[in-house]
Amino acid sequence: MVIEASGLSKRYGSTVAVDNLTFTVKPGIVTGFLGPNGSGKSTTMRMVLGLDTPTKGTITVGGKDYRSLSAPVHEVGALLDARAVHGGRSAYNHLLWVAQAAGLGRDRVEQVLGEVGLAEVAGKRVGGFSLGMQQRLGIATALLGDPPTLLFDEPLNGLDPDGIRWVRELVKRLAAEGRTVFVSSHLMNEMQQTAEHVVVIGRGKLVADAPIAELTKANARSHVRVVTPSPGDLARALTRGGATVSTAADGSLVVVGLEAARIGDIALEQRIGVHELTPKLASLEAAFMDLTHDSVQYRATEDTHDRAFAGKRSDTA
Ligand SMILES: Nc1ncnc2c1ncn2[C@@H]1O[C@H](COP(=O)(O)OP(=O)(O)OP(=O)(O)O)[C@@H](O)[C@H]1O
Repeated sequence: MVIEASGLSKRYGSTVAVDNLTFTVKPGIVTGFLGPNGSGKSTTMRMVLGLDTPTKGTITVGGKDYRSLSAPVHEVGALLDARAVHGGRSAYNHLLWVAQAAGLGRDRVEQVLGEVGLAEVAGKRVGGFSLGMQQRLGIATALLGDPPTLLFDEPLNGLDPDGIRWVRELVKRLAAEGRTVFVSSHLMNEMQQTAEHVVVIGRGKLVADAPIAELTKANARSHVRVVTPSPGDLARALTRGGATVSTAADGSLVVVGLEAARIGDIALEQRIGVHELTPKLASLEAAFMDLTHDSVQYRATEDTHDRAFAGKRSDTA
């Protein structure tokens, strides 16, 4: 089922949380929903589920308003806030409670517990769960009704690297099964490995709606890192060859506009030694930084800026 937002807006008093969003989320691929903290991702997801009412515009699932779906648990599954579960209940009882309300039995509860790797702790109180385990339980709840449409709001929060890998594989598998999978995150590099398509927002406004590959190509330039004992000579030769060359802090050359193979050929023609020749791909994080540069809410200091992006720029190069 397709999720379709059209002129979607939400205002809380004087805050415009979502501002005239129009986009479509298609089945069969993972669509990432990216934006800095406070950009309106959760508000948009809540509106998909009818938990918030748009001030203007519409957001529908399979052409219908969520509230008019006859069997919502079987149509749309969602993980919104993993900590919202009653802490005194066991994982099993929480799932059973949701399952029974939806006309599902114990066998389905056991199936999803196995699927998310919580079978062994199913009898334990949710209050004692780590955030990562709570995320798994939230995902199990979303999967209960075997819905063709799934929304995951920041499913990677609180997960260790194994957990992150697990969620990544899971959402890819769900999409490969033909489902519509919409995953929000502010972790750009993780999204690059997970989503095929991304919808990017900043301050509630649509900033980009494109395949990831297109976005990184258009908004962040790839370059080649070159280490050579004759940087001046090689830089001049590469510039003549059409490249733009700059020098990095460690003395290596940063070459934009020529492929690594061509750079190697030019160095050979000039009889210049090359000790390293490394193509660096543009990352989604770099593209995202470029795109949302003007729309980041918390840019007062470097510190809050880093927090807003959970920013790790070392691998953006
Ligand atoms: N119930 C509410 N009442 C008032 N303002 C709200 C409410 N919910 C969200 N907002 C505001 O709307 C804006 C968007 O918030 P939202 O939670 O949707 O962003 P987000 O992209 O999901 O961010 P985060 O990743 O931090 O959750 C923020 O400025 C937020 O303070």
